[in-house]
Amino acid sequence: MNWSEISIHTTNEAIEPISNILHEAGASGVVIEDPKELTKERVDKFGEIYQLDPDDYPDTGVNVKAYISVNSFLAETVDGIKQAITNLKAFDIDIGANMVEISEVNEEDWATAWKKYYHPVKISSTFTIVPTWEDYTPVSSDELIIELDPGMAFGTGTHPTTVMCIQALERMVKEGDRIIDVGTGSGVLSIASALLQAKDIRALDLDEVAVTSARENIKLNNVSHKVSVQQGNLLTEQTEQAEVIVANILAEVIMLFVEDAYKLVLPGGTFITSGIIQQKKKQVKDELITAGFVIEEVIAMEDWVAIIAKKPTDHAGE
Ligand SMILES: C[S@@+](CC[C@H](N)C(=O)[O-])C[C@H]1O[C@@H](n2cnc3c(N)ncnc32)[C@H](O)[C@@H]1O
Repeated sequence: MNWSEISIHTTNEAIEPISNILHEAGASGVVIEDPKELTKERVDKFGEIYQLDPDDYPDTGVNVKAYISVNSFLAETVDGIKQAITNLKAFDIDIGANMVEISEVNEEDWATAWKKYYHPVKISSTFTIVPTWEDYTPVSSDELIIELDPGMAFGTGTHPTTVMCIQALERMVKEGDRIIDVGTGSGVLSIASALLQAKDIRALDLDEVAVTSARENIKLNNVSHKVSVQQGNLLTEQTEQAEVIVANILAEVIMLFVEDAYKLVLPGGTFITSGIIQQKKKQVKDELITAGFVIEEVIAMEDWVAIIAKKPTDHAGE
């Protein structure tokens, strides 16, 4: 996975609300660079005094930094963050210079740095996502754990669109269901389906890197016997129907295969879509309805929506 660093130069007062905005936008960790830190004496855990580099700190104000995975949603995510920070002014929060800088994080630097910011996250009443290098003890006996090494593919599992898809799967998947996961990325939605007792899961992605990452994560979670990973474009090579199709891809891409999804969902089955920015909600809903789906529910998280659509059981003429 490639990462972008987003750095916001702001005031002390705005640290907390901005950190919340960044967390809600999917950042797994936030770093505060406050020049006050430079004057504190520091001792590391081996007793050595270490010094911070003043060049890393602003002269005034603070930098709030977060790391966000570079994926097809990056532009929308950054726009959403900027807008949410500007909106803080309406609450009389001084956001200072509010200078926002985006930079790519060199992959080698990231290989050692990013693991600090990625920790177990409880993303629903049932599921906790646990990075492979963390020890985690389940809090309750019915908690389901997804172990993930996102590697280079999309999905630390904590993006709002992924979280909404998992929550929708929790509600819609029944034991023994067949599932098609379009745009599987790290394989997270297929793993969640397998843990929810679905039995025959097809994880599809166009990107070879995602296919490799999904295979590794599926093996890691001991669900290879239930999930097959295939490289391919949307649903073009699929012929077998399924009770549930889930797709977390941009709205523009979803709209390309709504009709194929309708053919492949069994009557009474469900099509879960996300990756839909609020502004595109109506367009996607209209496409789903035109194809024959009935909208069961629209879930929203920050700027994103997920739509749960049902294929009616009584569709005369088919
Ligand atoms: C936003 S990620 C979602 C990953 C994962 N399902 C999740 O929810 O975290 C979208 C994925 O769709 C894949 N994708 C994009 N266009 C596709 C296409 N035409 N056919 C199949 N997969 C595609 C991308 O490679 C990417 O892995």
